[in-house]
Amino acid sequence: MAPPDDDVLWARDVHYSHGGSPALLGVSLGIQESEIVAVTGPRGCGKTTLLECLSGLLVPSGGEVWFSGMPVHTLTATSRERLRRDKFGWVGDRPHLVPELTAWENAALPLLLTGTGHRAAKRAALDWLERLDVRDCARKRPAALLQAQRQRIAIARALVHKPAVVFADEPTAPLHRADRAQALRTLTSAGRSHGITVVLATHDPEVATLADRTLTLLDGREADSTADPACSLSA
Ligand SMILES: Nc1ncnc2c1ncn2[C@@H]1O[C@H](COP(=O)(O)OP(=O)(O)OP(=O)(O)O)[C@@H](O)[C@H]1O
Repeated sequence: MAPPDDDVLWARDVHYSHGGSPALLGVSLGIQESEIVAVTGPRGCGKTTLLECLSGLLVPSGGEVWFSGMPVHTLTATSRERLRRDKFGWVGDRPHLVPELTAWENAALPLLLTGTGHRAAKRAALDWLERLDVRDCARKRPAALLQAQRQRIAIARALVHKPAVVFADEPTAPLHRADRAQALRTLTSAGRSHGITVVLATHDPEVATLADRTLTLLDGREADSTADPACSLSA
């Protein structure tokens, strides 16, 4: 079956097992361009595994994953790596920055790796650091920064190349409560203003309220799906 034209991400009957232990037991979904979708559910229900399958980090053991008409589940490892680098951004629950690079160099990496000139890459990185309120950290290396500052830099890195999709797996986990709203707003409003689709795994119901739609997983299966058309976000 081919995915609908207007779905940027589409998955059908996705199964995945970690070394024989089942994590996804047939998840199907369609996500449209610019949509912000929260994937929620209790610990261990398969949120991270689903994001990893959708982003091509893992290849499902069964089912299909399509991105913009491209069958991700059939791509070679090299093509999936290129797809992730060029079209996707990833924010994890811990900021994995390159320790030898400064904050702005870390944020600019996706641009530098795809051949954008040094000056333009720096300008774009500084722009995102500014929006995330860590512009004054630009010249510091990760070891000199707080975990919350590092996470903001990781968010800037996920957005800097204006990817088609940002996958965010518990992105506010390392942030203090007061910092969470701003980081999330930046992520979601960047999604809306740049037409970036955001897939957000969280078990925080407050975070999920920022999404257009929630997909709830339970034991590797979809438990419920709700739409919230009244939800709106502004920068
Ligand atoms: N690398 C792994 N090796 C073995 N089992 C794994 C591995 N990663 C995940 N699992 C198992 O797969 C299931 C789904 O895990 P997953 O991390 O996708 O869930 P999650 O909803 O993201 O959990 P959490 O909210 O704790 O991050 C769980 O039972 C987990 O223990």
